[in-house]
Amino acid sequence: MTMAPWLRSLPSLTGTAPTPDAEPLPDQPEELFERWIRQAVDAGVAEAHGATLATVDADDIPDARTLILKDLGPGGWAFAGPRASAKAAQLAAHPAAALTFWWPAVLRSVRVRGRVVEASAEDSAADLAARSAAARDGIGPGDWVLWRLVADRVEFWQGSSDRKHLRTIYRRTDDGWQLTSPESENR
Ligand SMILES: Cc1cc2nc3c(=O)[nH]c(=O)nc-3n(C[C@H](O)[C@H](O)[C@H](O)COP(=O)(O)O)c2cc1C
Repeated sequence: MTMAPWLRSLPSLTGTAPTPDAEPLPDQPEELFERWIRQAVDAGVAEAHGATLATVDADDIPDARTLILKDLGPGGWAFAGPRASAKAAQLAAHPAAALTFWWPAVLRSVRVRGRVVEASAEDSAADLAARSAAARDGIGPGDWVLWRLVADRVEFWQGSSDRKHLRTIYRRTDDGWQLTSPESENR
């Protein structure tokens, strides 16, 4: 018994790529990310702030889970969770992570990777305070952590129905961001 034929029969890349931007690519990946996530929401993507966070455990084995992007600013891509969680232990031992987004309606995915820093106690408490009463239930201020992923590489992937997908990569350098112009790939 194999699932392969059934899996192969499922449609993929069923969305529609937005009309290419007239605006040039921004110098900062954060700016392009904001443009893209807003376009994803406008195109009807549900929960576009949902992402997969990958970390590494004590045995050097990758671990990944779904969570919500809480903020994006000069400090990085922010996410939060309980201090008692596996991700908290993994990040304390190995403060680096990857965060991926997939927005099917616009055939777009974004990959972010870099080191992770814990936000201040005030910022973590503010994030907890902003949650609903039900979500705060039983969690004290010190039990909740906000982290920021400080990206050193951000990849923007634009899928295409003709499979001529485009990848645009921002790499952090000593003097800012180096931008690799969109490269076609056939996958
Ligand atoms: C849509 C969605 C959003 C989630 N958001 C969060 C979140 O913001 N923070 C969090 O700690 N867990 C969140 N979770 C639960 C995580 O996926 C995961 O089960 C939990 O964080 C425990 O992971 P860990 O044991 O690897 O730390 C979310 C799950 C889903 C499906």
